[in-house]
Amino acid sequence: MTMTTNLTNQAHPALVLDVQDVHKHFTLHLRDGRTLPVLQRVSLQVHAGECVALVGASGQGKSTLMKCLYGSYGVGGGRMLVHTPDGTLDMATATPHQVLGLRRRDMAYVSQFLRAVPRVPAIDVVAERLLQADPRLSDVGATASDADWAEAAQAARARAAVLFARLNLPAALWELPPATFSGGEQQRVNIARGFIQPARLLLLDEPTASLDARNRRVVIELIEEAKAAGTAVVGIFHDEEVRDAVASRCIPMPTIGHDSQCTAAPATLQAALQPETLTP
Ligand SMILES: Nc1ncnc2c1ncn2[C@@H]1O[C@H](COP(=O)(O)OP(=O)(O)OP(=O)(O)O)[C@@H](O)[C@H]1O
Repeated sequence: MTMTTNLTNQAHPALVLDVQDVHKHFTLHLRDGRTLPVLQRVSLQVHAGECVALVGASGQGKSTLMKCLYGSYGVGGGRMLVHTPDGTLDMATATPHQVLGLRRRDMAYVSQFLRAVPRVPAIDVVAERLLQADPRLSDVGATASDADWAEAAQAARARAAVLFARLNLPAALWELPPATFSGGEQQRVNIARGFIQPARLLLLDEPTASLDARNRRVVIELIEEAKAAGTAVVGIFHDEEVRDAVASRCIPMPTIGHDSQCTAAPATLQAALQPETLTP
């Protein structure tokens, strides 16, 4: 299917993510195969330009849902449709090849922890994301020359440097591998990698957990810029100040085993809650 909806149409923003009745349980193989239900009847929609915050108590499956949306975890049932100009992909049934293709250009994920390849400088960890997304370099049949690669790499490193400067990452660290960086420094590398390539769908799992107030404000700005550019954002923000600043809507995670109950959201969020978007 080909999408014809204009992302920049503010009156009718395009549907980007359509999660329908997703279920998931973990099988605990070291515990006699016991099953642990984690997600039950999760449904939500996210449109271009909005940020939907997942809320719920610790252990309710928010991070698990993020990993399912990103294609790292499989699901037991339901659909997770991601609409792009090239068509629609159901992450519940997508092949690894399709998942990698979507991640390359249309979907970004900022996880709580940086998993960088050892010995790669921080600036290249971030710049690489742009190179992967460049069709001249990465598409099947691409015929980029060494000079094209060098030019693209230089431009990507320059863009990474701009983001690092915005995120107040000391320049002395840019050429060092991030394995020994502090938690907050690693998180800023992760954020720069997540934001450097404009994405249609951006998944943020606690992006400000290790940051000071100044850098939290930068992340709020980056999220607002992404929304303005038409990115659909799904986020987990335990920091209520950040959540209140960026969330267009909050969606409570369904409570396992309670068919029609939603977990109560913090008082500051009650007004923003729209339970009708959830199928408990
Ligand atoms: N790989 C796994 N194998 C088995 N159980 C898991 C796995 N990952 C998560 N769980 C369990 O699934 C449940 C949901 O975990 P998850 O991390 O998604 O919760 P959360 O809502 O994001 O919590 P928090 O707000 O504390 O980060 C927890 O009970 C957790 O122990």
